[in-house]
Amino acid sequence: MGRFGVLLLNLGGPDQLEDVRPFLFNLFSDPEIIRLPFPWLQRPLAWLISTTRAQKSQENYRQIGGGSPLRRITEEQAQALQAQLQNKGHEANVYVGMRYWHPYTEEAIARIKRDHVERLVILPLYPHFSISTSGSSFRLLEQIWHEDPSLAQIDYTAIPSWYDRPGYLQAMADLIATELDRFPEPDKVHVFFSAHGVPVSYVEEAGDPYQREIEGCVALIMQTLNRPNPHVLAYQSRVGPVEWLQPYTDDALKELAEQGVKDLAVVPISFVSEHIETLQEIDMEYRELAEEAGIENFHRVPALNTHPGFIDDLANLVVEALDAPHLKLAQVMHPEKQVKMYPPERWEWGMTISAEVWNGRLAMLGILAVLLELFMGRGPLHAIGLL
Ligand SMILES: C=CC1=C(C)c2cc3[nH]c(cc4nc(cc5[nH]c(cc1n2)c(C)c5CCC(=O)O)C(CCC(=O)O)=C4C)c(C)c3C=C
Ligand SMILES: [Fe+2]
Ligand SMILES: [Fe+2]
Repeated sequence: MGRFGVLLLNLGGPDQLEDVRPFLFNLFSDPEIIRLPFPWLQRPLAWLISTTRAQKSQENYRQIGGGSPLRRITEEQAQALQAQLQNKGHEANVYVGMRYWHPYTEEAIARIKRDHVERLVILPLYPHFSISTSGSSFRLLEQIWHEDPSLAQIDYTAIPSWYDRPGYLQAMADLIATELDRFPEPDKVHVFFSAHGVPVSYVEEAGDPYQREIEGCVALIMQTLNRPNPHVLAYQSRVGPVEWLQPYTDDALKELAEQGVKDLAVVPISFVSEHIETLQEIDMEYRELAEEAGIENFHRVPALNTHPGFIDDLANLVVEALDAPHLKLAQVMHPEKQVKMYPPERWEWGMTISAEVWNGRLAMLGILAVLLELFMGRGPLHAIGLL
């Protein structure tokens, strides 16, 4: 059997404060993160947003120690997975490929080539598929494969999502149960699932299965937990002026407090590592907001990181994927027939729906430009020399 590798895909995060602006630039340069009508607008707008957002974002990273723990944790997960595969009799190299920061996906592919990997399992560390996360990484890989014909020799399979794995669900339920048992009356605690949001248009226009997978996942975790606790699901980390999936976490927290709820166990659901949105947004911002609104006991359930049951399940998933029919990148990017990735396949002229959509988006960009100028005294109109 040929050399065996596993490629873990993840988002990446700034290692230090100086990395924040270039990291944000990479993120906003991705058309799966901000969808723009014209490709030439992408980089100027990415420059603009990363520059205006850097200071606030840096302040958040400063509060969690001056950088993201994502690289360290993902590398620990990779090592643990490699060891667990070895326990099961599989000699594999596990590689980490980040989308927006080091070690970049391109660096991981260079290492995979150098090591002459012949069989590869591509495993996103996002349990649920979204166009903006796994979809974006798959699209990048497809481009890398397209540009390097030698990669065609690698016999690979890609895993689109895995939120319904029994070992993952059990590990999540165990972490929640442990946290519930720290309350004086465990059965009365509200289990509050907070998922990372995406814009509504991703789900409704582009057919992103993300919301459906998150809702399915929450139901499965509650079944596995098998306790009488009430639960809610809300969406956090909204960015920009468009509508995101609702209810928003901050509104849902206030509403529960108004209903007189005092005990809350908050479960970060879309991501398997601690990162800025657990350590800063939930642990600091939402905690303060909840306590001010009247929640007395705000506990946060830890992220899985290298939880042994979780890592064991990932190892099983990888081994099973080797024997299952292989999924190609083009297939996993379109897990549902209706999923449309950006850019649209074909432009139609005239008063078409696409024209209306793009006109609307251009108008929103214009409004955004003016708002930036009004609120910040600088912005795109300054940048292009109009002001
Ligand atoms: C499943 C998880 C995630 C989804 C879905 C997602 C969508 C999404 N994110 C942004 C904008 C930003 N994301 C940022 C950082 C970030 N996002 C995720 C996860 C998901 N994003 C992670 C794991 C991280 C890295 C965190 C770290 O520890 O460094 C950031 C930068 C941080 C900040 O300034 O707030 C932005 C911006 C959009 C627009 C989006 C969907 C379209
Ligand atoms: Fe994000
Ligand atoms: Fe985010």
